[in-house]
Amino acid sequence: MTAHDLDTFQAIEWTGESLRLLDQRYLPQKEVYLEYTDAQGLVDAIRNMVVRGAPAIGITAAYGVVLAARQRYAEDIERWPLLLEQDLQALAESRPTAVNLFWALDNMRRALAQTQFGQHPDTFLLPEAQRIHETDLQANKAMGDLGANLISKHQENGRCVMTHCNTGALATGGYGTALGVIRSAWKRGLIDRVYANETRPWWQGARLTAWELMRERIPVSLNVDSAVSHILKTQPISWILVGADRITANGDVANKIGTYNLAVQALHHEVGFMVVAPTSTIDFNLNSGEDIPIEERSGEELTSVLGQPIAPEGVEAYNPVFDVTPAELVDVIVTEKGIVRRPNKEKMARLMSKQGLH
Ligand SMILES: CSC[C@H]1O[C@H](OP(=O)(O)O)[C@H](O)[C@@H]1O
Repeated sequence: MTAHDLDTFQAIEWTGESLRLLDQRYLPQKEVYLEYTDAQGLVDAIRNMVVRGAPAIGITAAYGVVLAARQRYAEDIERWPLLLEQDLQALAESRPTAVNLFWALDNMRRALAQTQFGQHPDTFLLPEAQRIHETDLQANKAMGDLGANLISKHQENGRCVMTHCNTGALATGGYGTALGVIRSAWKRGLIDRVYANETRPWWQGARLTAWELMRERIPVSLNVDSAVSHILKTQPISWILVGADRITANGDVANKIGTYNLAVQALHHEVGFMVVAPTSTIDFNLNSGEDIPIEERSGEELTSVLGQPIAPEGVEAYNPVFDVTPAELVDVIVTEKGIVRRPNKEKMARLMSKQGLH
């Protein structure tokens, strides 16, 4: 892969027999690909963050259903749809916050319902998984254009942007959500530099976003999460761009821990706050962010770094890995169906009623 191939680079590859995943736990030191042939392997891959990022885990789960269905079909040619239920359940329990996972599984269930008695599971399930994968890439390209349209050449505050976590090709079917907008804006000559928050405790910003941007030669400065206010005050930043794991009917946004802080800081410093996510991230079944299940991960992610303890042995650690930014702090949500400025329930409903890729 060359630096410029990252535009089309994909961390998830369907081989026909298996799903190949770039193991994100080892980046940037090592580029290791793992090959999965069963759903349980993919449940573990999602849970242990071999693959991460809301759209990427949805795509992975969809292929997981295909692999599970093939296995169940080989076990029992008649009862395989019934046996598949436990695999769908296991995939749904892999991570709780990103709704794309459940959205993808619902789509796979609908494809399953179309399958006639005696038909091979590939008939409807494989095309549906491939459609989910392909439409995510298309959605990201569309959002890249729509989001870049909001960034003008002569921004009042300056030509730099800030981002949090990793929302790039690694986190999606390719190109990226917030990082896709940054890619498109860079190509159009609208930005000079990206400030990437390191994103403790899993370091998605330091390890993954910096890696993606450097490979494309987009100027990036890595900073500690606690430097944000200082940077917004002293550097020429016009926009903070983030992704999302779940957006509720009123426009509240669950995203990587620290996003809520950023939105508050953006308001104080009069910097734009842009959320970029496909409509597969919008959960219209939930009225507000208060209803979103927030994943808590092991305290060990806080108490040690690369296997080295950095806190007193036995200290209790609290590790919620997402937070919810209230809609009123969001300047604009960019989706593949269009943008919503100052989101609220009515505007979100109008957006969802539009026809689109998903
Ligand atoms: C393109 S959405 C990426 C999304 O995923 C992140 O979470 P994680 O790394 O824990 O899967 C984060 O919230 C990002 O915004």
